[in-house]
Amino acid sequence: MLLGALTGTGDETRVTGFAIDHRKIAPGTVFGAFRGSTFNGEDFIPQAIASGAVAVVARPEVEIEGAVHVAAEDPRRAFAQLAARFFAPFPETVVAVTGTNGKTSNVELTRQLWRMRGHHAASIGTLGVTTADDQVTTGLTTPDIVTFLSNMAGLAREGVTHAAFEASSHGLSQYRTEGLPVRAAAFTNFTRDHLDYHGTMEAYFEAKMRLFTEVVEPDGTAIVWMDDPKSAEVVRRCRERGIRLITVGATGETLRLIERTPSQLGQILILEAEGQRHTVNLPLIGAYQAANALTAAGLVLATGGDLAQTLANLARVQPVRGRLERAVISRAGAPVYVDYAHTPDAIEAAIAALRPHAKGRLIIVFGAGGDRDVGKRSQMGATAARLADLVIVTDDNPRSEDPAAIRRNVLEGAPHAREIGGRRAAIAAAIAEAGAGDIVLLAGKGHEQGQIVGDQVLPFDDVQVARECAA
Ligand SMILES: CC(=O)N[C@H]1[C@@H](OP(=O)(O)OP(=O)(O)OC[C@H]2O[C@@H](n3ccc(=O)[nH]c3=O)[C@H](O)[C@@H]2O)O[C@H](CO)[C@@H](O)[C@@H]1O[C@H](C)C(=O)N[C@@H](C)C(=O)N[C@H](CCC(=O)O)C(=O)O
Ligand SMILES: Nc1ncnc2c1ncn2[C@@H]1O[C@H](COP(=O)(O)OP(=O)(O)OP(=O)(O)O)[C@@H](O)[C@H]1O
Ligand SMILES: N[C@H](CCC[C@H](N)C(=O)O)C(=O)O
Ligand SMILES: [Mg+2]
Repeated sequence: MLLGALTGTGDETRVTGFAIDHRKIAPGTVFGAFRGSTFNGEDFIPQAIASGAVAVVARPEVEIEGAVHVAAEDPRRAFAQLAARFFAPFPETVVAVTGTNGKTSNVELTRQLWRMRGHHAASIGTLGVTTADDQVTTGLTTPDIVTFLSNMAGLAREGVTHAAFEASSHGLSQYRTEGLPVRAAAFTNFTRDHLDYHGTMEAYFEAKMRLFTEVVEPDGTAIVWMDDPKSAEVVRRCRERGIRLITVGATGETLRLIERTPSQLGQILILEAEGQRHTVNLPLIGAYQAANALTAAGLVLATGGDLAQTLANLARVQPVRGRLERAVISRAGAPVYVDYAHTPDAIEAAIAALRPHAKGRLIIVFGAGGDRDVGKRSQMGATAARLADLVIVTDDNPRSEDPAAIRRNVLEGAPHAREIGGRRAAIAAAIAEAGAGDIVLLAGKGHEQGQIVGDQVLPFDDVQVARECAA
């Protein structure tokens, strides 16, 4: 493809690819030089050109010799637009989900519901790129722009017509998912996380709002979970831009949740929609999974789904990996659940989901990730201490930090908790302690397959370790 075809000029330079990392340049590549939180990509421009970059997308004031300078005040955004033209075509129907918690669950449930309608569907997010036949991990929730667009194009080549992706706040603020038309966008909730990166709750919220104010198509649809303190503000932003709204939840209008009754293996939801009552037998437990199921149903309705059929299909959804997944039942008869709760709000949601199923005590084992928001740690501790009967504080991806120091931060909020460094020992202790009627909740790692210690990833799977400890 010629550079001129991408930039709308007569430039006949041949373009072979796009890269944002100078180490991934091959002859003919367009290099995006971005200023980041650790490095300044502009410093690598000479090396990129030496490796064969034919054009560099960079700020106007940057000096470039030996390659075309595509000057832009916002190089990340300009790069995304160009790269999208290069990688197109994409799946016809692309939707996105943002919110502090529930993104992975939503994209996965949306993918399942589309599939039940007969679409060739995929999701991209924390679990990787998932299709009906395959799951490939990308490492990040929202991959970098080049990986994202090339994955989307690859899905289209495989025949995928419907794709749902997770728009993390990091991804939104770094324009990692721009350039392709996004038909619908969902908001799940907004609570504390990632303040290490965004600094303030306001900045974190604004990063998420870009999905509605800039990324979703002007004639697209916003699906808003209404029972969150921030929902009204999201709705206000969407109305200001004139985008169509689908609201869901107890205070929602499109799918109004009237009643929710836990059953042994799931829950029964009574909804009001289009002036009629509907009963949904959802095979997932917990208020939070009901919220995600309804938001995902909203995404399907926004992309052509029929109301009665979509609600009926909710009865056939499969659990999402690592989200309230029952790993094993201990010898004493206590079920052990694994959940990806790694924020104060998620810990609250996960405990609330399991509480109705516990005849005895609810025992929680969790830690907090290193090199991430420090302030959330004691809040996670306090939430667990308030809602669980026994709290065991352990390790979760210490990364470059001292695990004992992270545990101390968590324990500030849970001074009476038991401290057991070493996640396997903590899980073993919880399972040994649990009696019949008790429930054990292993929170924070969900589907993860490793414990990140320093720069090493040591194999670790909560589900597998729970089974070993219960054997
Ligand atoms: C804080 C953060 O988001 N960092 C990500 C981001 O960094 P950045 O733009 O600030 O990049 P930087 O490392 O300062 O480098 C600046 C630029 O120089 C380039 N560079 C850098 C070094 C070099 O030798 N050559 C070079 O060309 C980089 O490619 C980049 O374009 O861009 C990089 C390339 O895409 C990512 O790998 C990196 O993710 C790091 C590994 C990370 O841990 N990110 C986490 C926090 C994250 O993004 N999490 C979110 C949310 C999780 C959730 O709640 O779901 C996610 O979406 O996964
Ligand atoms: N709608 C919700 N409301 C409150 N908590 C939720 C909701 N959905 C999920 N959770 C909690 O958050 C955890 C993570 O869920 P999920 O992976 O779907 O979220 P996510 O937004 O993709 O997270 P991440 O930011 O890590 O990608 C769940 O295991 C659960 O504890
Ligand atoms: N996407 C989230 C996942 C956190 C999961 C938890 N296990 C941790 O390591 O903190 C993050 O990177 O902040
Ligand atoms: Mg996720």
